[in-house]
Amino acid sequence: MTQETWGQVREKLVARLGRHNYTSWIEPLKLSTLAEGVAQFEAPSSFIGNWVSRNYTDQILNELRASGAEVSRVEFTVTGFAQPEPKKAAKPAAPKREEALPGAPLDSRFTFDTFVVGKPNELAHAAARRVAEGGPVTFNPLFLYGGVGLGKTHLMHAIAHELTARSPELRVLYLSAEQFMYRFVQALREKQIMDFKEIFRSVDVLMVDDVQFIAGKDSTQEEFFHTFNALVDQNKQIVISADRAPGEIKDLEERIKSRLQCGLVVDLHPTDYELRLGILQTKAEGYRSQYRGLQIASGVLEFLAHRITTNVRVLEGALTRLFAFASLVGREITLELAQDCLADILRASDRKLTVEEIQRKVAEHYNIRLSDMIGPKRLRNIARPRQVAMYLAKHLTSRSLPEIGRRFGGRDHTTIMHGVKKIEELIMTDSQLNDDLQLLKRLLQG
Ligand SMILES: Nc1ncnc2c1ncn2[C@@H]1O[C@H](COP(=O)(O)OP(=O)(O)OP(=O)(O)O)[C@@H](O)[C@H]1O
Repeated sequence: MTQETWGQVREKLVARLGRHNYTSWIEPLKLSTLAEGVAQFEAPSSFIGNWVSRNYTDQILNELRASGAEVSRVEFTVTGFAQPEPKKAAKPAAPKREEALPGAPLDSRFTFDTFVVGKPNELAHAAARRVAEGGPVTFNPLFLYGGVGLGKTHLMHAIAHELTARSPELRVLYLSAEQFMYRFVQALREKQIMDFKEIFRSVDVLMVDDVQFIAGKDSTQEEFFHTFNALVDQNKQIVISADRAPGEIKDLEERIKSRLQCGLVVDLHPTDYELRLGILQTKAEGYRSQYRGLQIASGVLEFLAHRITTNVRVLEGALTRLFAFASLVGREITLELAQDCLADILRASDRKLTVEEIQRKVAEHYNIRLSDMIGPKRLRNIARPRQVAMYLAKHLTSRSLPEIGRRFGGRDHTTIMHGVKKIEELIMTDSQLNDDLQLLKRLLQG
């Protein structure tokens, strides 16, 4: 294998792992030899070598083989080639107060003024406001969680804006958990771990977005835990966000979970119709002044709020596209134009069927109680409808067998598989069952 082929393999790995992972982990590697089925890499630190070996061995092997190399193993040796010259002059012991913090930039649009409050997010908003007022720390950390695109980052940026507007001298550090890890690895690589610790422990407010990212990343979790404790001990405010509650983050150390649960844990619920409409009205207001003269027919925003239920980001994207398109063709935004221009988004946002809805409809159809659907009874007049519901859940939703099993009173995935198979067999011979299934599918899919 030549360095040129390794170059091509690297390009494939960019596509496979994403630019960020690639830059953090693969780019620093050098292929030194490939002989007797072993690809030998030089890694700048044992941390990177171990990491890649633990997380990316399969991908590297697959891509090497795809490019024609005969390889069965990858190995890493540590050379430290990417490390900078050792520092001669002693570094200042503590970071200077005016030194720039290694945070992520804040989006100037994400303020409390532009955040629309509704029932699903009022608690999170109130808690964020409370933290943004500054003053004595009342709950530590503030832990915000919720699904994709529901405003976690927006609220965190709003807190940071407000705090620095009120007290410009405050050292507020906002960054994503991924950036935290990246800075940590960089500090390890450059042998500046003491500086890293000092900087992170010298802030007044630390905000870490998407903390679920550090789950399963042992050294980063360890460092995060110590940073967290040091700041709490000094009574400094910490704000964390994640896509789920602390207890539900898999592969996060127990001691971190319990730390995260110590303060105030609030969730951003999925949006409801009123909140979506409120957000659309606010954004449309902004666009109207930007695209002067552009008219929007009544009922269009209501239609979008009703149909696009996924998340706020998608909602915003739809409105942006709609205004841009209408201004391009110089037409009023009508319902028709919206349906045309947003056909793909509308299709993708079509309501997703849940296992619970299937269970309810099937129970109604066979006139049994919903609780029996989930319960342990094995009588045939209950077991059969239950299997029908399992079959429909498998075929009409994207849930896995274990997930379906959990929704059927914690049954094992093999039980679900058995139920699905049973119905698949019966369909061949039982025309009544066939009719039932057709009817139920029509009812469920609208
Ligand atoms: N209540 C709201 N009012 C106004 N804009 C909102 C609201 N909620 C979300 N948004 C907007 O929706 C977009 C997505 O929000 P944000 O990036 O904060 O989501 P998130 O919860 O952090 O998502 P992710 O988990 O993907 O990081 C942003 O442009 C944000 O301004």
